Amino acid sequence: MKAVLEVEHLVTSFPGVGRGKTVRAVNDVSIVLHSGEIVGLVGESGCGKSTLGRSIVGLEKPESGRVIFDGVDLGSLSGNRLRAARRAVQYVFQDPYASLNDRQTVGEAIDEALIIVGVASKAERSARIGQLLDQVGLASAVRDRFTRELSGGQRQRVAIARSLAVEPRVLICDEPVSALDLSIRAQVMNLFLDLRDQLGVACLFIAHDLALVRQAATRVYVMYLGKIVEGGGSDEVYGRPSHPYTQMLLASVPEADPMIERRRKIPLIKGEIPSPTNPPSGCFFRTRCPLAVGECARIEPPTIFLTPTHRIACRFANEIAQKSLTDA
Ligand SMILES: Nc1ncnc2c1ncn2[C@@H]1O[C@H](COP(=O)(O)OP(=O)(O)OP(=O)(O)O)[C@@H](O)[C@H]1O
Repeated sequence: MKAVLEVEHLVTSFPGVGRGKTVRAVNDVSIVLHSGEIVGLVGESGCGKSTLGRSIVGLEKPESGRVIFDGVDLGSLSGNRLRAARRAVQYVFQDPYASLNDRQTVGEAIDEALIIVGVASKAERSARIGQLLDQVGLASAVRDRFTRELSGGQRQRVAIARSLAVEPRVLICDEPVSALDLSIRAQVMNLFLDLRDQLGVACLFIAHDLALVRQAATRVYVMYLGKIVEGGGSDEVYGRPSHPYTQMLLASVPEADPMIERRRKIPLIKGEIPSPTNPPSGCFFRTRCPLAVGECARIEPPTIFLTPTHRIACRFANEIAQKSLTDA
């Protein structure tokens, strides 16, 4: 499969509290997205998921590393070629209320995006608006409604239609359904699956909701304190989680049944995420890890491949994987 987007050793920092302090929100991250696949990016709040997404589309300026689109390093492009490559990677925001202008109608909001990509003819734009509304599952009658009159789910669909207007190859979706009512989350999720199937758009799906990611993504990356700690096929990561953090993250998913929830034996993730201004030495997860030994404080964890596609940054990955097989 061909990579449409490759991120190599990306580092993005912010000024931290205190003189000369920096927050390495994204700390040497490498990930890959293939055409037409949905890839999940999960981790607790503050682990750097949004910063990674924003760095990919140029909303944050990475300090080092590379973002490669269709085999071309964006750092080597400028002018029109950079703009075209940037357009091909669109960001879908969590909050459909913030991403649309209240004073615009749905038609105007989409029209604006079509003008930006240079669709000159009004008739052509009008036809395309109809097509885009159809693609995101909205009736053409909403075209003349103000975006403020729509429900959250409808607004998110309009925001997606606007992104699609520029014919992107990749969507970076930052918690795109978390602000929506539970009842409509599944519908909007299905829309992403449809878009992948119909348009072959690749999607980096940033989410807290592990169950949702499992359902939609074929592969998943788990992020902790600015680093990818585990990555692999969804079946691999969910079926045989082999980083202690992934295991804790999965164990902390609340059960739908409150009786089971009350009888829960596995504790929720203990402790707080350490400050990214002062990350622990060695393995960043060691301060919360039940398996940590002295070496974990001294040496960065090795990357262990359990399969060619399943990688884990933990010296105990083989043992953990073995144990989860015997326990199963
Ligand atoms: N503009 C900024 N200035 C300073 N620090 C920032 C800025 N944006 C993010 N950070 C810090 O970078 C780290 C990562 O934040 P980020 O929002 O990327 O995490 P996240 O995993 O997306 O969290 P959430 O799920 O809550 O959105 C946090 O410590 C955050 O405080």
